[in-house]
Amino acid sequence: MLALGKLLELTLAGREPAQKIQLTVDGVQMRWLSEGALEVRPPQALDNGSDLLLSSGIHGNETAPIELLDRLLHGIARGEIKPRTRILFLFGNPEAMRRGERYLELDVNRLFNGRHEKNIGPEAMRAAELEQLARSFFSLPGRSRLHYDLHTAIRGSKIEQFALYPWKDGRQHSRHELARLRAAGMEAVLLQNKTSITFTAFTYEQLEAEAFTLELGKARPFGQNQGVNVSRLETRLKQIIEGNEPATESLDGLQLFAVSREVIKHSDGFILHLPADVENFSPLAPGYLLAEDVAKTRWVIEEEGARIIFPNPKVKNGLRAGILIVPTTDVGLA
Ligand SMILES: O=C(O)CCC(=O)N[C@@H](CCC(=O)O)C(=O)O
Ligand SMILES: [Zn+2]
Repeated sequence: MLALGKLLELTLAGREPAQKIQLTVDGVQMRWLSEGALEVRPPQALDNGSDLLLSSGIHGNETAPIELLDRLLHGIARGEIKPRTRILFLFGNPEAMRRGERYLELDVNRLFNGRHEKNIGPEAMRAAELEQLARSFFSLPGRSRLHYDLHTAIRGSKIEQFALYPWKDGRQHSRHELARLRAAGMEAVLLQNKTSITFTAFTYEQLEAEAFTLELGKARPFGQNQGVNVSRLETRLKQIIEGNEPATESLDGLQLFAVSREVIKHSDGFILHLPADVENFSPLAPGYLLAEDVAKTRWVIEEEGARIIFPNPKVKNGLRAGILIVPTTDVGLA
């Protein structure tokens, strides 16, 4: 296998490759760009005009998505997967990956769309670098642009695999992309309705990519991901990469949700009234007191059909401590 196929090993060892550019037997070019960043280019005659950004390790302890990208890269480097798309592979937070932690000082996935400029430290610098790598990758005109940012969650979930779809004023969510996600095994999609500071919000809002955060199961250390079944996603990604994806427009079995409210933690006095082991998508009944904060702020459930995802009272003040979601329909998809 080409040495550049071992991007994960290089990244975990904190090493630069001796050779920055390599060609597979089929003439696919692999180019190391910087730590945890590698571009794959098919031979020009085979290029189908699609650009695909695959990122993982934005949270360093979410290893199943890192292992999935590692397998895809090995397949390409060995000539077993034959790309017809340009691909940018990114491991988001190498130092956190090496330490097996979500982040060191700052959550990288809260530092996009300008937020890194208001912060200092290695993670702010990395977010700026990731924005630059993505901007440069998606700068070629006339090509389709797709970004999947792969994650696993802190807690268990009543719906194991789901996607979050960013929002931009004047842009409609795509039915075609949702069908593609369904075919990749996603069981639900959360349609956002405001701008955000995540990586996919950046590529969606500023780089005109179709962009999704994918949640694939519960976060576990390297080598312990037998319970995270990414086989449908892996098959679909290979098909996208090789340009032989079966056509589908079916949303059958896909549950759609909209954000009702984001619960923001304002102070150290924030209290979340949920058990520590509560699962994502747990239903909450109207009248339930969900959270309390400084100045007698109370979060009481008003919505019918409300559910909670990503509840986390330990986030820094000013950040999202959970999302209240409600079921929605496919009306409004483009
Ligand atoms: O389990 C959790 O609480 C967080 C899992 C995770 O890392 N989720 C992403 C979602 C990003 C998005 O909103 O698109 C995150 O919180 O960064
Ligand atoms: Zn994550």
